[in-house]
Amino acid sequence: MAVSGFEGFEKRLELHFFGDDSLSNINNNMGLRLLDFESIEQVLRAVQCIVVSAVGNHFFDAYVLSESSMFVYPTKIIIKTCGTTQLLKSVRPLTHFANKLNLKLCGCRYTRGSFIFPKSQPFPHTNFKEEVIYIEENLPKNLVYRKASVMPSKNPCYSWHVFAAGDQNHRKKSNSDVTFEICMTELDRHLARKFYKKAGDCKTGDSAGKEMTVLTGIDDINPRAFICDFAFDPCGYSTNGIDGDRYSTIHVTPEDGYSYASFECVGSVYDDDVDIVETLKKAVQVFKPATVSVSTTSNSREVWTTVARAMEPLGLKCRTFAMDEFPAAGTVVFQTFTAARRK
Ligand SMILES: C[S@+](CC[C@H](N)C(=O)[O-])C[C@H]1O[C@@H](n2cnc3c(N)ncnc32)[C@H](O)[C@@H]1O
Repeated sequence: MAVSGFEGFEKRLELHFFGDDSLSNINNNMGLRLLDFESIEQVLRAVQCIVVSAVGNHFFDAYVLSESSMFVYPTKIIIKTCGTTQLLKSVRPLTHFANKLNLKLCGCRYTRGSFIFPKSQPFPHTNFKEEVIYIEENLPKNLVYRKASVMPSKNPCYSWHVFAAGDQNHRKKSNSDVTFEICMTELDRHLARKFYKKAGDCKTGDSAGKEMTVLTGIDDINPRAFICDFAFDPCGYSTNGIDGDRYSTIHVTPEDGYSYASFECVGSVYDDDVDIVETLKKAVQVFKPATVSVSTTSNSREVWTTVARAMEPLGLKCRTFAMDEFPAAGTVVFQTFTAARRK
């Protein structure tokens, strides 16, 4: 393992807002999507990253960032950043800009895995306790239902950190959404090489990204999705998929010694199980990692079986299973897997 390298493990923040319905109708149901680009840039400056590309459809806007991704829906924003970004510094400016649009924060969820290089993380990400103190200090008082938890794994390098907060109305997660967050390490070396630009390649980040999307089979994970991809120099890759009101996203740090890839997508507990099993399988097969962790957030306690059905045929053996309930987020299930050949 390298002494220090790029931190692939992302921090992920999801904020929910509510507004006066008559006002949001006046705003054509655009809500947070009306945030001007200058305000977005100001938020991202606090986090220490920038937008590298953006697309939108009828339902939401998807941004590829210099360090991962951001998705903006009318009343929900998801920001996922890696490296040494200071993601939690976005909470206060985002709440401020949303208030100007008459939107009030009503729910917050922060999740992350265990950093590969924890000592390189700046404040407030130096440790989970510090993160929780910081986020609590920056949340409005109406978010009274709060819970923080570290979900353990057999291997202490792979715990899952969760903080969720909600107000009285956001207390119980009553919708059918499922969020899958997959973190993969020790990628197959041959496959990881595909996320390096060719020597002397003068392609732009966009065109090199497109080439990688096809070469690696990422375009086949969800053939219905519109893809917005970007290749970094000399290596690294990020992509957002847009399929109706659903996003998916992939990020790759291919460097040997600390290789890492993540796949995240949303679904519904009413989706056909076969489809989601296929999607998860295809995403993991792009990288053939030695270790995989999967976290699902939903209102279902059964979704772990879907994950197991996807991982086990790939020769990945379940090593850890943890489940916890969060008043403002629902049920979080955390599973870790390792390639059966490695213990
Ligand atoms: C932003 S991407 C994907 C991040 C994602 N969280 C991950 O690790 O899977 C990170 C990869 O791009 C590379 N990279 C090259 N230039 C970069 C830049 N300007 N900013 C961030 N990453 C860059 C890093 O070395 C790393 O391999």
